[in-house]
Amino acid sequence: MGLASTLFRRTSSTGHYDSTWIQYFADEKKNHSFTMLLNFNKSTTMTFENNNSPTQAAQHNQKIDPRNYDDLLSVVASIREQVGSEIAQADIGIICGSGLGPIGDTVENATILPFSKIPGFPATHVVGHKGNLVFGTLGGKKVVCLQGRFHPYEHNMDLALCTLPVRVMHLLGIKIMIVSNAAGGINTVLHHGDLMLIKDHIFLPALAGFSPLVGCNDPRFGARFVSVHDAYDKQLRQLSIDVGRKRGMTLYEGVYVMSGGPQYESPAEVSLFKTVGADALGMSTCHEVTVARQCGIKVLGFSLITNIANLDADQSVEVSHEEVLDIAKQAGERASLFVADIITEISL
Ligand SMILES: O=P(O)(O)O[C@H]1O[C@H](CO)[C@@H](O)[C@H]1O
Ligand code: HPA
Repeated sequence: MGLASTLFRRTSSTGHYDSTWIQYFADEKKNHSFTMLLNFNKSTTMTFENNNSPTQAAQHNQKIDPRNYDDLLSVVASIREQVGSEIAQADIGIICGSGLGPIGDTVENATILPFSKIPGFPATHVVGHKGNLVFGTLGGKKVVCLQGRFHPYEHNMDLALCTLPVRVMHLLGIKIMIVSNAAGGINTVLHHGDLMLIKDHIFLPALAGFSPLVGCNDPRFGARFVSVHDAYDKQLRQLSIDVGRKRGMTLYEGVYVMSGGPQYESPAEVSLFKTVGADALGMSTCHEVTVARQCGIKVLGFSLITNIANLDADQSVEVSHEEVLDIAKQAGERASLFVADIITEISL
């Protein structure tokens, strides 16, 4: 506890902390260097500034098969045990990509569980993805927020593993999933900082056999053959357009294409995507949406345009994750407030 006490600052006289959490932080500090800010307000919200050390080790030994329903029930049981059954339930799940990171920090009455404490959850390696499960309320609804996602390129294209959190959120009770990503704009109407409502997607890895639904299918999760004709819920899209209009926001609707990454796409590849009807591109989201639809979860998706994808090799510019994070930082807060407004308007 001595080490821990040098790691936090109590910012409110009404704040309190749980000794097991602080012990956990202290253990982490022994092995890795990371920045931490504990912010104690009246609901005892704790915020990690960076919880994604590449060397972060899981705090459990349990082997989990992400396709096995019973294994996932045990993951959910562990979450309930750690945060309490009352807290470990939600109606709306939110996946924060590099774009909507700030929304996780606005969850009220937040209870935060680091991924490293959840059996079967791998570590997040991508800067900008904190690696926490956050339970609480937003816009008067019970939400669970994934602060950080698993990209297939980080996990040897193991898409079932990368969608484990979606199945876990399903078992925690969510009926609606709001998914967000940072994306490169292909359609010329899109500019840095714009928000694109996802109308449909092109799941490129799945077309080449990398689908989370490949392999053994437990019917308790849903059908073997899933129809994704209506992946992005029409009513939720309309609601978003209405809320956007009230806020005077320009909201584009378009098609998101997921490439495998992690290299950014060449101009010829971007031209190919443009030809087949894509408006924005990234390296995530489609695998999560596919699994959500198998479970019967309604989906609303947003792309925050962080860069303009290159279409011509003679006029191309370098794309960097720093640029992506920089624009996401500038526009993410506004986008997060907008999504919170939408959640307020959703009727369950
Ligand atoms: O999709 P999110 O997680 O927002 O991240 C996007 O940003 C990263 C590239 O800069 C890629 O991981 C891409 O998918
Ligand atoms: N390509 C792929 N993924 C991305 C991009 C991009 O241009 N921008 C943000 N994520």
